[in-house]
Amino acid sequence: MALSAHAWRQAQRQAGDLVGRAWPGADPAVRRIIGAVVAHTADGRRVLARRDLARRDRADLFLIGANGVTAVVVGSLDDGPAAVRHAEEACAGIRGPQGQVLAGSAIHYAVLGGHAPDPFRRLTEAEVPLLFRRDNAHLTRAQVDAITARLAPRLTGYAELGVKATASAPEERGLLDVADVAEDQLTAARQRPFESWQTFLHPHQQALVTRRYNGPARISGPAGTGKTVVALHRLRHLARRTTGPLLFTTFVRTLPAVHRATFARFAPELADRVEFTNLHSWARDLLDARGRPLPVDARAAATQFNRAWTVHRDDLADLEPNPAYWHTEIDRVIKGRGLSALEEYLAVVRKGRRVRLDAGQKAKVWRLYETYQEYLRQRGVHDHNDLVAAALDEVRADGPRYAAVVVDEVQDIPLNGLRLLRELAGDVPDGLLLVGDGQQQVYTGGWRLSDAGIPVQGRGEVLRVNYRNRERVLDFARGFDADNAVDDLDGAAGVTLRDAEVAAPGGEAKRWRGTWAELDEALAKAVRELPVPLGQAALITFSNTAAHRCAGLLKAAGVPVCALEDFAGEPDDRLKVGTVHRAKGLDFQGVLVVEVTRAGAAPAEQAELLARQRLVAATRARDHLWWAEVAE
Ligand SMILES: Nc1ncnc2c1ncn2[C@@H]1O[C@H](COP(=O)(O)OP(=O)(O)OP(=O)(O)O)[C@@H](O)[C@H]1O
Repeated sequence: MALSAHAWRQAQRQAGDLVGRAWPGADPAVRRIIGAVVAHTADGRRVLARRDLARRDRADLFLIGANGVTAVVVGSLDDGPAAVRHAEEACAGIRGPQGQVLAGSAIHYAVLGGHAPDPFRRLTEAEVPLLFRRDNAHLTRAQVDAITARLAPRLTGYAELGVKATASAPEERGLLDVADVAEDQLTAARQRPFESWQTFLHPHQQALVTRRYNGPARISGPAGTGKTVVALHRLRHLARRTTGPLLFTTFVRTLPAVHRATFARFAPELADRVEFTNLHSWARDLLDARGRPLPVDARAAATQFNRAWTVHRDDLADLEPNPAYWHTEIDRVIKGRGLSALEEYLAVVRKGRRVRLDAGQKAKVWRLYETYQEYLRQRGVHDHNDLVAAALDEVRADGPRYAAVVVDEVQDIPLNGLRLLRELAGDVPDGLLLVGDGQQQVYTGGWRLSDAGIPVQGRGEVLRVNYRNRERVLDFARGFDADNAVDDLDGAAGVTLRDAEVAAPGGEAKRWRGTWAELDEALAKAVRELPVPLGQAALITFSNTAAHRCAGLLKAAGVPVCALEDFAGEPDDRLKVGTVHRAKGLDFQGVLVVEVTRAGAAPAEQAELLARQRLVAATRARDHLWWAEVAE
């Protein structure tokens, strides 16, 4: 309900009177702050307030609104952990939609106009409106009421304080921003029910958030099962119980910025405790900070590889004529695994690599690698693996430590990168969490966690309920679920998308086939007919060339686009465009996929990789998927 300026002033007056009557002897500043919070009950929020404000060991107010549940202390707090325990116990077991539960890690904590230890977010009186920001609205009015109904009887010594909005004077309707803000919050919550993960988790997800692990742990499971959601909740949970920085990292360059933005909305009080960065940026920053910068020039490195290939082509072209295959062999198998001698290479099981190599052939590949290294050295050029290796040396000698490290999309991290991240976490309980899905690997050259010396036996968890993709989208994506067995990143059988349970019915998946010449019109039509806002949609391709070409078509048709490369999670109204490599880990209400098909069958390894990339692309769509196959 939108409040008029008049109704809003009345709500503030009523709240002031109510608070004055409830705590006649209280400090006027305290009463003013509580009054400011209580006034917001006029537009649907609920407030449960403590009768005895003297005790300094628990929240004075529980605020329940579209942003979730906030335990609020007014003035100062002596015993933070006791207040957190009290709030978590009060909320434990509160039921949400579809068998979900209110997660303890979802509760916000704030101190208004006073001091408090972490995890309380300190806000001045003037900053009270930050509690009511609209960009995080994710609960409906009915959900707010249901939570309040269950929480109230559990909070002994608290009573509900609320004011009613009076009818607006007609001439004042819509005058004040606050009215629109309130309305926007509700609209946002209705439009973004999928954001309810911020407050409600499946009991299995919730268990993984709080479970104690006395060593590295792993969460796997098919696309859309909430692995990242659990990781973010767990970071929040761990941050509240530790001191020192925490790290969330992944291989994809653009993903950490998106998760940073999500986390800042979800857990603003901890935003500066958790670092969000990709593996290579982290390594580069460390070396820069230590005065040993190692600039990477991937293009110059590729040139050196090509030179080396011309020297060794005759040795290897019979086995596989495409130099890209051997480049990947060096990138992912030899350097990615940090191999430093031929003997080590001879011993390696090259998981997922199509061309089988005997010892003599491996020796030839090794010579190609050595020539490549020599050329890099001569030119002073470094590739990404060199950066990781240098950072690993640095960290082994004397590295920073994190209270906890979470690695998302772990299936694509090179093995040496994993070793680096393991060093950062150390061997402390709850130190390292690896989150991923072997079925979504979009780069070749697999490993097992045990190859990195990371033992997760007994600490491997699997999520199975897909919350992201509506049924028809999921059915479509399952078409790419190859028969190949998927591994759980540690050698055992993993759960595939086919085994995932569907949480949301409905949805829509359409297929289109044609030529580039026909795509122009078909794409414009598909965009026009998108049943979701443009800003909530993405166009995904499988190569940069196709992405550029599609972006060109869209621009010519007057569609505002934003490269996925530049997307940092801030909402806007442009269609996101990019390759599947940039889209992984993200989701959108609507997704358009443009796949360029060529006549003839791809080699098995490539076909398998492509099937996984298709599966990743299709599972980015929540509600609506349009899949174009363009014959080249
Ligand atoms: N408990 C939940 N309640 C409501 N929605 C949820 C819940 N958990 C996850 N979701 C929804 O599912 C989507 C996918 O979650 P998330 O990105 O964590 O999955 P994932 O397993 O990491 O996926 P992927 O491996 O495909 O990247 C989220 O954006 C969210 O909308």
